[in-house]
Amino acid sequence: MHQAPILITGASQRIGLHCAERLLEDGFPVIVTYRRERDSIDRLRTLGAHTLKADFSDEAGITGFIAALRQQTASLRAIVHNASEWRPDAPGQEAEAFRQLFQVHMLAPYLINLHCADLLRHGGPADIVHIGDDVTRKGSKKHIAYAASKAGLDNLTLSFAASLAPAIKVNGIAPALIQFNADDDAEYRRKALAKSALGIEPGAEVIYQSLRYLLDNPYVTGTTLTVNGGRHLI
Ligand SMILES: NC(=O)C1=CN([C@@H]2O[C@H](COP(=O)(O)OP(=O)(O)OC[C@H]3O[C@@H](n4cnc5c(N)ncnc54)[C@H](OP(=O)(O)O)[C@@H]3O)[C@@H](O)[C@H]2O)C=CC1
Ligand SMILES: Nc1nc2c(c(=O)[nH]1)N=C([C@H](O)[C@@H](O)CO)CN2
Repeated sequence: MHQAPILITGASQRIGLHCAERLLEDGFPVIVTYRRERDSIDRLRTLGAHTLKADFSDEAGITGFIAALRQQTASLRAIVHNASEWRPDAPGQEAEAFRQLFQVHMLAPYLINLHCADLLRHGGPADIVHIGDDVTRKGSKKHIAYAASKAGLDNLTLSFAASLAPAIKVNGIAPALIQFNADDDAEYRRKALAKSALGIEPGAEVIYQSLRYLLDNPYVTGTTLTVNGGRHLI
């Protein structure tokens, strides 16, 4: 059994939920954040996870979470910044959308890393992992604000890796299509699958495998793992 818990933000569904369940299965204590009560959060509690309600949509929500986290635990094995909103650029809501994406993808990881890095300084292996997006490689015509905020997250990986070494490793994972959303129609799915050399919807396990590689490897920091099925080859 591992000692200090791993924090995963936004773990009530999909990739975050899968990684939380797999970490618990592999004997890691886990703390997760969520925004609203759901069966999945109850299931994680049953599996032994500690759950903290947190909305990173504004600074108060982020700083309130930091205070709650520090009440919950005196040490952490890792921090996984998974919480994310995927929203297209919407006419009339440009500035609000940009602010929301900046808050969740950049301000939350920035403030949590700054104010909780000390919880990782316990002498043992310690990691911060930012879940980004392969789209930062070339931008996005329809998700301009989203891609920009994820590109900022990529840069936080470099700065925090330099700043927190050697005690804490800081890395990123840049997925492309991992898991469709329920409302993705057949045409959207066909086009999305055609954008990668491997042409599959791999599912969340490939992100868990990438997370474990980063947690288990003592000699990787300042790196972002591309998990994109070879999109860059098309
Ligand atoms: N799925 C994919 O194919 C891809 C995913 N990624 C990245 O991988 C990660 C996981 O993806 P996926 O599982 O699809 O993510 P989701 O879109 O399912 O979102 C994950 C969680 O983020 C939480 N969240 C959203 N906004 C906020 C906020 N303002 N404050 C706190 N929590 C928030 C939500 O919590 P709640 O439900 O409790 O409201 C949600 O459960 C993300 O960072 C994503 O950008 C990158 C490329 C492809
Ligand atoms: N927070 C999220 N980010 C992203 C999602 C998602 O569902 N939630 N999905 C994608 C897509 O898979 C895209 O990569 C291709 O369709 C990107 N980011």
